[in-house]
This record gives sequence, structure tokens and C-alpha cells, in this order.
Amino acid sequence: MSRSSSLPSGARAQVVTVSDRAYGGVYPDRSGPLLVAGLAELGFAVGPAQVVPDDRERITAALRAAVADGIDLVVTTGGTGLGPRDITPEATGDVIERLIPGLAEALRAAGRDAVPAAVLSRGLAGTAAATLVVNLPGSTGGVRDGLGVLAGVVGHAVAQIRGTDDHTVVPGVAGTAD
Ligand SMILES: Nc1ncnc2c1ncn2[C@@H]1O[C@H](COP(=O)(O)OP(=O)(O)OP(=O)(O)O)[C@@H](O)[C@H]1O
Ligand SMILES: Nc1nc2c(c(=O)[nH]1)N[C@H]1C(S)=C(S)[C@@H](COP(=O)(O)O)O[C@H]1N2
Repeated sequence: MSRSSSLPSGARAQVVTVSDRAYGGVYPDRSGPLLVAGLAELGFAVGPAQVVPDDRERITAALRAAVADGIDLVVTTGGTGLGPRDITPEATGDVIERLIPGLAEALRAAGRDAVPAAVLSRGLAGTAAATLVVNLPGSTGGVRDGLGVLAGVVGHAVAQIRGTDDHTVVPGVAGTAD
């Protein structure tokens, strides 16, 4: 993977790992650091992942802080499934103002051939103020697949949100682009 095309310079990202077990030290957070490395490779300035439990208020607080800080992209990992405590999509829905259903569907579709359970992820994508928020599954495989999808579109999305988009073609997408 390399720098995402059309990503504005100085773009900043934040990773939020949502996992009771990573938060409680039951296992080390592996998905957060993987996401941080992947977003850095795409060209974002990104600090360490913030780890929060599967708690609606804790998740919304983390998202709202990033939005208030003007972060361009927040990617969460975990808590998107059907477990009794999984609440990341609901918390994200509390914060975002505009849904991007096509991006969420593309993220599910990316894993579906290899992992049929990819359709069980209820992750959302959307914007809040000038921040793009994307939910990925908690597994490292889900993060890898998700990064592959984000690589193709995230630069364009951030530029649009900032209002600096020059409407250039997104490479790698077959179809009529102009
Ligand atoms: N932060 C993480 N780092 C590494 N693996 C993870 C992480 N979070 C989840 N996983 C793995 O992803 C798979 C899905 O787990 P599950 O859906 O229970 O996670 P979660 O709801 O995101 O987190 P948790 O159950 O810890 O609150 C499991 O195999 C789990 O080990
Ligand atoms: N690409 C991809 N998507 C995936 C997976 C995966 O391994 N790869 N795991 C699935 C599984 S098993 C579940 S339960 C849901 C939700 O995971 P989460 O609760 O950890 O967010 O994501 C799904 N999406």
C-alpha cells in the first residue's frame, strides 16, 4: 500500500480500538497498531490507538473529542458485531451527521468471499463536521481488508470534506470516471 491519492497534505487520523478485552488487558491490542501503521502508510499523521471498552458513552466521547480537534479521519476497530456488548455502530450513529452507506457496504463486501461472517459487521461510515468516521471489525483480518478499501477512496473523501477536492479520477476503480 502507498500514499492515498489526492490526500491533502497535513491530513490527521485517529484510531479508536473498541474492545472490553483489549481495554482490560485480557489480550494485547493488535488491531489498533495495525491500523495506525496502515493509515501512516497512506500518508496520515496518526498517533497511538486509543483503547476504550464497549461502552456507548466512552465511544461517543472519544469520537466527539476527535471531531472537536478537527481530525480528518477517525477509524474504529471492534464492537461492530452481534455480541451483547457490541455497541460501536450505535455510538457512531450518535455522533455522525451524514451517512456514507456505500463505503460501509464496500467494507463488508471486501471480506465476504474469504470470510462469510463479514456480513455480520454492522459498521457505519459517515461524517461529523469535518471528520470522516469509519467503523471496522475488531479482527486483524477485518482491519487489513478495510485498509485495502480505504486506500482507494479516503484521500478523495478527505479532500471533498475539506472542500479542496479537484475532482480527479480515483485510480484503480473500473468504470467511467469523468
Ligand atoms: N483489538 C484487537 N486486537 C486483536 N484482535 C482482536 C481485537 N479485538 C477483537 N479481536 C479479535 O477479533 C475477533 C472478534 O472478536 P469480538 O467480536 O468478540 O471482538 P470485539 O467485540 O471487537 O472485542 P471484545 O470482545 O474484546 O470487546 C476475535 O477473534 C478477537 O480475538
Ligand atoms: N474482512 C473481514 N471482515 C470481518 C471479519 C473478518 O475476519 N474479516 N470478521 C467478521 C466477524 S467474525 C464479525 S463477528 C464481525 C464483527 O466483528 P467485531 O464485533 O469484532 O467488530 O466482523 C466480521 N467482519
